[in-house]
Amino acid sequence: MIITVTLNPAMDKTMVIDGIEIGEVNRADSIRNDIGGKGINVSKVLKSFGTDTLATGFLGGMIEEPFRKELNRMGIKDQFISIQGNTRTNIKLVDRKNETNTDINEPGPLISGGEIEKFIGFYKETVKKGDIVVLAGGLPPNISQDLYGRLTRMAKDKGALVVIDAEGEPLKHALVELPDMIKPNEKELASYLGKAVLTEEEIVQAARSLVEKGIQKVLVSRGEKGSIFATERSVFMGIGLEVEVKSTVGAGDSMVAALVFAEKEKLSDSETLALAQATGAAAVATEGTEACTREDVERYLADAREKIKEVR
Ligand SMILES: Nc1ncnc2c1ncn2[C@@H]1O[C@H](COP(=O)(O)OP(=O)(O)OP(=O)(O)O)[C@@H](O)[C@H]1O
Ligand SMILES: O=P(O)(O)OC[C@@]1(O)O[C@H](CO)[C@@H](O)[C@@H]1O
Repeated sequence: MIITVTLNPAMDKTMVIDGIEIGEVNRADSIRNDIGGKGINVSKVLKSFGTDTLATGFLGGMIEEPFRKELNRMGIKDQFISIQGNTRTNIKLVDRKNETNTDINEPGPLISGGEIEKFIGFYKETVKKGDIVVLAGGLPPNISQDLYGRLTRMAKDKGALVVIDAEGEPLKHALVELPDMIKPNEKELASYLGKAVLTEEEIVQAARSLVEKGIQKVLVSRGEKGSIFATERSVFMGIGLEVEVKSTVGAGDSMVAALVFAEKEKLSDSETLALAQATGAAAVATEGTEACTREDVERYLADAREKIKEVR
């Protein structure tokens, strides 16, 4: 079973505006609402690849019911713990004129001690040997920063594979427990290493050194520049594909879904990267946080394969 964990999910409200003016009344040309949060986005893309997942985390408040309905409609197994607090709404501003994507993410609800214990109990009971567990996104404000570290250890002890897509302290704690796969973007990797930016060479070195420490697969996404993928066998570089950008939200999550799918299908390293790049490109060419389809991905795959080279 593939289990995605989204402890701080969100209703993503995407507004398309033709030239935002700060301090003025702006009128949106179009809006859309998508259930989101990194783990949920991974589940959505895996579903479009024909792969079932179980999604868990916390859901509560006025949007809990429509959120669950949407999970159900999408065929994602809903095992979210119901909470007293309100699940957040995150604003995604797409400015067509200035060609910018701006996110305004709420902090999310407080989680009570009882709610967290309920989640941990469920997690311990559910995760089994051979499962792939995806721990993705930020944590609600009052949750201990070492939670991803603890959840990584628990899943590894059971013989499950763990994939982390996080940043800051939660990422640091998780890395101590050596998850099997990680997908930082270059900014998150730089921050983990205490640097403002990283050169291409520094990214390759950092990815290699994380693999040497025991993380089997390190995929570093680099926005329009593409990505770098390191494993025990090789390091591959994928040059960014040229696509018409509709929304960059969830591009990284789509890559995580590709990484998980490739693991399940036992794809080679270069094929894994090609699929991840094609899925990332398909995601940015899709509106809002809507999942790209398998057909969208197929369209970019040949180009993605051509744009991969091995780093010696
Ligand atoms: N402007 C772009 N043009 C082409 N491809 C892109 C663009 N932005 C992202 N991608 C593709 O999507 C992948 C993931 O993007 P990015 O590095 O921005 O992820 P991220 O920061 O984790 O995103 P998020 O947190 O919103 O999911 C990139 O490696 C690339 O393959
Ligand atoms: O606040 P976090 O958990 O870091 O990120 C949340 C979020 O921005 O991530 C997804 C895109 O990757 C969106 O669906 C969601 O709104």
